[in-house]
Parts: sequence; C-alpha cells; structure tokens
Amino acid sequence: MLENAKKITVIGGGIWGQTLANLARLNHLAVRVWSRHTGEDLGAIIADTEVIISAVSIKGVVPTIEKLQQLQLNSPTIIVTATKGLEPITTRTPFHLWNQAFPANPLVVLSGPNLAKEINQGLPAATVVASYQQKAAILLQKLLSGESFRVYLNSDPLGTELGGTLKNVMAIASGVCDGLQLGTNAKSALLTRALPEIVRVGTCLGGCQETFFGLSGLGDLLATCNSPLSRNYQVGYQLALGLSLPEILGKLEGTAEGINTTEVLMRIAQEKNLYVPITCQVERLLRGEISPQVAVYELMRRDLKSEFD
Ligand SMILES: NC(=O)C1=CN([C@@H]2O[C@H](COP(=O)(O)OP(=O)(O)OC[C@H]3O[C@@H](n4cnc5c(N)ncnc54)[C@H](O)[C@@H]3O)[C@@H](O)[C@H]2O)C=CC1
Ligand SMILES: O=C(CO)COP(=O)(O)O
Repeated sequence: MLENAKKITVIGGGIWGQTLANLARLNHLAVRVWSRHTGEDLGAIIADTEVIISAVSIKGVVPTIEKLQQLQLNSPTIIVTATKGLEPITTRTPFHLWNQAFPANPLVVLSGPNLAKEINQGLPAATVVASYQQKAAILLQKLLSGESFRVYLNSDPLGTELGGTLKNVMAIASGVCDGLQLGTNAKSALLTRALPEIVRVGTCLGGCQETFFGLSGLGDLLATCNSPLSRNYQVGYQLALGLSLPEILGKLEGTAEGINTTEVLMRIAQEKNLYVPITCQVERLLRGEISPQVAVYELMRRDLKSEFD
C-alpha cells in the first residue's frame, strides 16, 4: 500500500472531486469527500486529515476558504487546489486565494488535460502537480499516480493553474468553430492562435512561459477544445447551433467555468492593456451582443499583422 498513513479529504462532491477521490482510493488511501450538501461536520472530518483537495467550482472557493478558516487547520496539512477559474470580485486565481488565507500550509495546484468522464472509465491520462514546496508536490504525485494516471511535477503553480483556467475560454470558441462546421483549417488556426493569447495573459499574471507549452497548457487546450465531453466546448457548440445561453445552461451537467472566466479575463485584459482578440469575441457572444457568425467575421477581418508580434 502506498503512503497508507495519509488521510485525504476532498472538498467538492462534483464530478471532478469524485474522480480525484476515486484515484486516491485506487491507491488504497483513506479518502473522504465533503460537500456542502452532505451535512457532515467538516471540522471533525479534517481533524486528522493530512491532505485537503479542493475540487469546488470557482464560486465555491471563497466560501470554502472562509469555512476552513473558522476550523482548526493544522499547519502541516497540505492543501491542493484543482479548481480552474478566476474569482470574479478580486480577479485572483484560487492559488492566490488559498495562499493568502493559509500562508503556513504547503499549497499544490493540480491541473492537466483531465476530462473526468474518461478518467472514470480508466482511460490513460496525465496531469501536473505544481508547487513552490517540492516535497508536497512529490507526495501528491505518489498519492495519485497509478497505472492509468500519470502525474508530473512542476515548480510553477501559477502557470499550471492559469493554463487550465484560460483554455476554458478557448474551448467555448472551439465549440463554436465545430458547431458552425468551419473545418479543420479554421480549427487549427484557432487553437494555434489561442496559445499565444493564453501565454500573453498567463505570463503577465505571473506564469512561466514554458509551462503553457506543457500538459497543463497546450495539453489541456487540446483536450478541452477537441472533446464534446467538455462543458465549455458544449457551450460554444450549442450557441453555434442557435440555442440561447440559458437554454444551454439549463441542460448542462456541472459547471462551465469559461463563462465566468471570459468576463473576468476581459476586465484583466482591459486593466493591463492585453491583446485578447479571441476572448473579446467570446465575451460579446456570451453577452448576446453578436451571433457566432459575426464573431468569426470579426476575428477574420482584423488588421493584418505579423505572426509573432
Ligand atoms: N469535470 C472535469 O473534467 C474537470 C473539472 N475541473 C475543475 O474542477 C472544478 C469542479 O468541477 P466539477 O466537479 O466538474 O464541477 P461541478 O459543477 O460538478 O461541481 C462543483 C462543486 O463545487 C461545489 N460548490 C459550488 N458552489 C459552492 C459554494 N458556494 N460553496 C461550496 N461548494 C460549492 C458544488 O457543491 C460541487 O461539489 C471546476 O473548477 C472545473 O473547472 C478540473 C479538471 C477536470
Ligand atoms: O478542465 C477540463 C478538462 O481538463 C474539463 O473541461 P470542462 O470543464 O469544459 O468540462
């Protein structure tokens, strides 16, 4: 049995929280899943926990942090954040929020091309655990790795987190591209131009450039932008089919973080004067200001430029 003394609490009973808990259980670890709906006493659950994995959606991060602040959290307890989103009021990432609230606890970001449904089927997948505290990341690597789940280390938690967060906006655009049946050339152009847009924002917010070319950046961009299993992709795809956003969200299973991320990212881009043409069109589309066809037209008719400017 691997690291059998470790007790893990997963906060968030959505599909990603359940999936991460299952991965730990495959390694015979003692795992409990807590969600706001279970009614269980979180204080009692975390009393002997050595690793807390937060897999709540972005709107749950601040409430979860506030709840844990009222409880006794031991300083050696490792906190892992698996959320892919930007907090709307502060525009901060979950890593910043957790770090600010619990500066004495080792903090690890987990992110990668990880469509939960595929992992639950036992299909092979890889992910990244990133931390400034290498020992904590190495421990997480051991706790979650298995025959079908390969965990890589990274020392850039912010870049790792931002890759997974920013690609959700691009997944909406990619869904539009496929929904409109724009073809392989268009899709290739979109994903290739999406990457420098992610790098521009991600490095400005503190991530390392090379991280965005790794699993949590390019890897997750490819997974999410190519899979109908992605909720963000589904949002774009169904908008392209003519459904309204409320109609789509009414039927969507779980959270499409890219909707909130687009709005927050536009605010960041305006404040920091960042060029984010794809995000800009996705935002106008989500607001109902333009049709999917106009979004494509607007992207194509921009001023001509050099590829690497
Ligand atoms: N589903 C997937 O394949 C993957 C999802 N993620 C990320 O993990 C996060 C969770 O995703 P899912 O489990 O798919 O979403 P979900 O929508 O299925 O679950 C969200 C969870 O957050 C909790 N939550 C929401 N608001 C809350 C609040 N105010 N207070 C406390 N808890 C609250 C819900 O109770 C639920 O347990 C998202 O940020 C997502 O981007 C990351 C990798 C893969
Ligand atoms: O982040 C994900 C895959 O890595 C999940 O994508 P969705 O949130 O779009 O379903």
